[in-house]
Amino acid sequence: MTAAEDPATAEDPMTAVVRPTPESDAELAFEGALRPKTLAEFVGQAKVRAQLQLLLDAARLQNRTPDHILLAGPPGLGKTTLAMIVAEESGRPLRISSGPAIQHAGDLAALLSSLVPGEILFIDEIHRMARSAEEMLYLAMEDFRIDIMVGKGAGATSIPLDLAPFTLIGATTRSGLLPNPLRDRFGFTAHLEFYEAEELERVLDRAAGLLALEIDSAARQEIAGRSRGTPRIANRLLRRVRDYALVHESDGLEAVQAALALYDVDELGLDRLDRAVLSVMLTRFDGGPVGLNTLAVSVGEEAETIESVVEPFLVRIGLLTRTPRGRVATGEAWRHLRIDRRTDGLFGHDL
Ligand SMILES: Nc1ncnc2c1ncn2[C@@H]1O[C@H](COP(=O)(O)OP(=O)(O)OP(=O)(O)O)[C@@H](O)[C@H]1O
Repeated sequence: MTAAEDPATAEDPMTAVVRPTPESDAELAFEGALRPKTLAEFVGQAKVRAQLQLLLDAARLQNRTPDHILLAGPPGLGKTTLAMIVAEESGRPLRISSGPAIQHAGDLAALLSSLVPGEILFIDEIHRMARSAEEMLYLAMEDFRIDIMVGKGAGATSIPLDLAPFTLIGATTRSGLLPNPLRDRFGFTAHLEFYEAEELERVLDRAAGLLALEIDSAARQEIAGRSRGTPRIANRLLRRVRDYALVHESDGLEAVQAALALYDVDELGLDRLDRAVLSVMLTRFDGGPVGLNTLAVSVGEEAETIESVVEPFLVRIGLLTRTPRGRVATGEAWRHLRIDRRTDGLFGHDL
């Protein structure tokens, strides 16, 4: 692939590397090419794989549609990939939609009524669906039926409509935002965890093989250690390293370190947004507690991005804690950013 075909290389380094959401056709094509097609190929998440396997085997033995599945976890951990694998392994067609695309109950009614028997419906970001659609979904999930309202006011009537049996797979980065009645209607909730470095090395090994790239184990370890526990980020960093190696005719660990330094990915895998969040907490709020919205405004980012993308990783690596009064940076955060804590007692609380 040349740079001209690859818009991601021309983007701002921060958005190109940091953002977990694909921004371009090239990114989507790249992700698509690397997606595992079967549960056996899917690296890590052993518990979730075993749980899904059982669910699929039971449905197959009883010749019925698999139960509805909720996939919960931060972006880039493999929710869409798992939905595609479920469809593939159960030999069923897959329909893909997303919460933001379902802004009215009518949008959902149109989608549900056009499903063929046994189809799998994947709704990404299901927590962002309209409330009226959510309510329609309760009945659809439970009884494969919806009530369509016709007319308004006193003359309004509801017409019941039977649906073909289907399996709903919902994906969410914020399962806490789903109303209980919706959450309860999923037969199984899979909580995807951040990946261990060794698992990310396997993801990279597989990706390098598919892309016909040579990568030695030191380079693989270095990329894995800076990938925020996230396969999508590991694959993207691999691509940036490949670019660097190509242009500078260097390889191995040296190319990895130079490329990742260029794209502002530090040795813990923190990017500019992570560091901006921590830096604001330390320098303006003496480490916290700071409320989510204050933090979001201070770094010019949406609160949802801070909460679903930045925070889970910072909490996981012990740089941030959540308290009832707000977010608090840990002593490790001060050390990592090499910022000295002010001692004039102006803020005055210890971690
Ligand atoms: N377990 C895995 N093994 C190998 N590759 C993986 C794995 N999980 C994810 N990937 C790769 O990471 C990329 C992102 O995965 P995916 O799109 O499924 O994440 P997601 O959780 O759906 O993200 P989002 O919430 O942003 O939609 C894909 O290209 C896929 O190839």
